[in-house]
Amino acid sequence: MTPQIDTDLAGLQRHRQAAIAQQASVVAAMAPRIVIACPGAGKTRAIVERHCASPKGQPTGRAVASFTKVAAAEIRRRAHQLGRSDLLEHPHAITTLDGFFWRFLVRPFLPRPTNSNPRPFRRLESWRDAPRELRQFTYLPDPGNPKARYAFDLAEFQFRYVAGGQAPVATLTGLERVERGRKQLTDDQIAAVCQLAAKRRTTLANDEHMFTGEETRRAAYNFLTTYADRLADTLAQRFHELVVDEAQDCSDTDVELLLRVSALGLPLLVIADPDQAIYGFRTQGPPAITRLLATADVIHLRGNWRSSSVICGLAATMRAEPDRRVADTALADHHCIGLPVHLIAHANGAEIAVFHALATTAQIPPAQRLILAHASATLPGMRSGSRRPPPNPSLALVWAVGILRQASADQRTRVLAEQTLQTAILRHWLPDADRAASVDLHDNHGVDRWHLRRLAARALQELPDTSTPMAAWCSAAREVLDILPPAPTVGTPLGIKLTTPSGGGNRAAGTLAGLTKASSEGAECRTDTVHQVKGEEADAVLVLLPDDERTVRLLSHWTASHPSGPATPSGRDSEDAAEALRVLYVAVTRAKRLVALALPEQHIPAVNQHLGTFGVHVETTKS
Ligand SMILES: Nc1ncnc2c1ncn2[C@@H]1O[C@H](COP(=O)(O)OP(=O)(O)OP(=O)(O)O)[C@@H](O)[C@H]1O
Repeated sequence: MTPQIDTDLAGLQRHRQAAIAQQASVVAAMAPRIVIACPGAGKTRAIVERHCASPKGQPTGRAVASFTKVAAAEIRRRAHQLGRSDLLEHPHAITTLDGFFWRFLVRPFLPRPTNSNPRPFRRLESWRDAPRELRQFTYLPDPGNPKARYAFDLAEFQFRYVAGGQAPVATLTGLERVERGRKQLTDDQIAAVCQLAAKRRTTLANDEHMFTGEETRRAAYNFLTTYADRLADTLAQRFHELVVDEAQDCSDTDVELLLRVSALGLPLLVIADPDQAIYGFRTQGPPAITRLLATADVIHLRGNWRSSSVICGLAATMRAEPDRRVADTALADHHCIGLPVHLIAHANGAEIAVFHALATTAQIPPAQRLILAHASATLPGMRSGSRRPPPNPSLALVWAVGILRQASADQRTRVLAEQTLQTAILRHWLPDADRAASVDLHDNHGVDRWHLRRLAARALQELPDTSTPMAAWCSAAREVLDILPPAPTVGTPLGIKLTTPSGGGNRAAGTLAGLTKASSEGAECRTDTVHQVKGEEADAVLVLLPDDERTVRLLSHWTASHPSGPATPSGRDSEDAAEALRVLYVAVTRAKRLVALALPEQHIPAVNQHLGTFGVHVETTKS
């Protein structure tokens, strides 16, 4: 089918001017205001412009809270360009929503350390930031058989507080439920493990004073009631508005907190694309954002500055509301590029080579390609568990170096690798590194986290190639670590030295650490989960849909809709499928020019026909 291409230049100019005028109204509007936008409409750009238009020397600042780092990074870049570093400093605050709740609603009201509990309160991004010995625990299913031991980490569980409950409920699903021999554990045993995890978490919050997002929100909720008058004063003295970006991902609790903040007199500018809500599993029932949308006048941002007309057409087929299943107007210079949507049948990984070939033909370099999946287990080269460091500390360091030297490693794995590298430096120098949290390392040894990051970057440059035999690798690594003291006060390395795992001295370090070799194109092209690339963009995107039940449900949910048909049905299964479809929507809307879907061959005819019904230019490409 011929692609629908807007070749009318005058029409394009009109659309662009209208879209620019809409963006200008977002920049200038007085809060409270709601902004609803389609993908690529320039939400991030409008937030950055609004902030950068702030006059200098104002007594109050703006808080910008987002779920992604993209807006914050853009504001930093623009402020730097404009010579306006003041836009990043007090009284402004550019942070995550969690960070905003913690800094302004929770931390000021937490009790001071006492003699009986001198630990300061701290917020953790994830349980991985807690000391290893606190977050890890062992489950012995049979007390008479101490050899049957299973190690767990709080970071592997999902937690939620149920209404009225004081303690969180833990669940263990996905790979974490079955890997490392856990498949043998019965559901009752896993339930017992989950109870242990919930108990451990409560202890960490109550006794160790460690808060993650849930504890932060619960405390914020209480303090907003108890200290409402004080908060009304302090927030008004500091800020004239709070911008909430990516608000479609607010949970019920987030919305409740924001409504309370707004009721205290801080005006909100809420920016959302309801079709991009991909954290629905945090909230059951209708999207939480619906309650916020009714609180102020709405500005719509229409027109997509990122994607081609074909990609806009593809995205429209995935929207839940029938009246929104109309393609957004493509406004980019490449709006009329004639590249179809490619459907590629799974073929033992050959589909990835096909994608690279298509991108090469379209003159899109590997660095501008993105390979995405809903779950990390679907990503190439990652099924073997190479996303986690091996338990042996020497191999963990080799793993971290290998991951950080691959451009293709996904964001979450890179963060873990960076932490692993920093931990290796600390373990080498400090006797108590495994038992202390990063805050304590600062208090007890003067370890500065920025300095530690710089050391890790230096170590990454100087540590040997991972193809080196393990024994030689370890001895060279010890020499590198020896010259990287993590604080001025520590002059001698007193920690645990790296040792060669027994029997592995002559084998390549990378092989022992479970690193897989990527092809040269694969090494330069980023692979990631969709949740990690929100707000980002790339010229070419390949989305991998695995051969599983979730894909079956997702595809039948998607292909059940018609251009003017009814909204797709509700119910728990349909909600899961609808969320999976929104994840797919976010994935394809990252693309500027080329989109390919790799899926099991048997589903291709239905998807092909479905896209044809909507008039989307589609091609089936053989692997
Ligand atoms: N007025 C404009 N003129 C030219 N390019 C623009 C304009 N507005 C946005 N863009 C470009 O369009 C792309 C998408 O913009 P942006 O990332 O701000 O959109 P978004 O609404 O935040 O997208 P999403 O929600 O899908 O992540 C970017 O490359 C941006 O530079």
